[in-house]
Amino acid sequence: MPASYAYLGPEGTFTEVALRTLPEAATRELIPYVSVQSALDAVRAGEAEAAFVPIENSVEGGITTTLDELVAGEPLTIYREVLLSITFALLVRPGTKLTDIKTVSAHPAAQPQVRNWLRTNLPDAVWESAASNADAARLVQEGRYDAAFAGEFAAARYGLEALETGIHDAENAQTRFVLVGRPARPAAPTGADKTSVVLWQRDDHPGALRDLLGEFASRGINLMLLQSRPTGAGIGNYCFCIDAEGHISDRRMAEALTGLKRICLQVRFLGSYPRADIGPGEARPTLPGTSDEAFMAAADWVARCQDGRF
Ligand SMILES: O=C(O)C(=O)Cc1ccccc1
Repeated sequence: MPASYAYLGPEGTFTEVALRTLPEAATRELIPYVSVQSALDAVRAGEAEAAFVPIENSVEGGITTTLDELVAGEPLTIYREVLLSITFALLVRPGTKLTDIKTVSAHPAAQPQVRNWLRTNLPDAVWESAASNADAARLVQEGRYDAAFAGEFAAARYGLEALETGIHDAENAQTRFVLVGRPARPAAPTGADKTSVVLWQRDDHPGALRDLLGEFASRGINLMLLQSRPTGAGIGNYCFCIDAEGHISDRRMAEALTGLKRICLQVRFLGSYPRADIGPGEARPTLPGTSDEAFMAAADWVARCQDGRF
């Protein structure tokens, strides 16, 4: 197994900064890829042990390229997540003034975080999407665009200077990144975990989504993300990407997934992994009657009833 992690590159992405916060990254070779797809394909092809990619943004929601890759194709599993607070710098070739800027570039997920700033400061600049924020910086260095929104730390790497720093339309904007690998046994529960799944409805009927969500609700499981993605099979056909609080080894989660497996056309398990927003053991108490002990005591009672010992 290659001791390397693929990540959304090139060098100087927020993704790279977030990846370097993981202790295990220090013992791996970190290899930049030009896109989320190519980083994930490197894992599928066995060229990399895991890939590190952005998946969700507190301003815009899911990063759809990543979600769609996890929904389709050869199954992959989320091992870890990282949260990073994001503010942008406007990077330009040395000497460029604000009035010189006709084109600006960044990853599409950056746009909703800098839209108001652009409207006020560069209302006529043309937006050009790039494969990542660091790639936008690289394209500015090459002279393709006049300015890039990227991390201030990318300036030195691409010989650029920051004309403005701390750009962020929304306070406390965070991006969530995940370390994704081939299917493997989930890491042991930490007492603050998250489980990600993709659900496909069996049929279309009133309350179909409520039925799916009910499997979580009735077992006291809180949801942290619900994002529908088109299945590609026509208008109105969606699957649902869900993050739920808890670990698949929790009885309530195992039972919720059992229920979903029975009623859904298809369920894809994307992993159980430690939450990055709180520390180990810090998850809120669950609703009364949804602890492992409550599930075991209830199952024991049913067994005794079946046995005539009630
Ligand atoms: O990691 C990067 O630099 C990216 O291009 C992805 C991204 C896009 C927007 C906010 C954070 C990360």
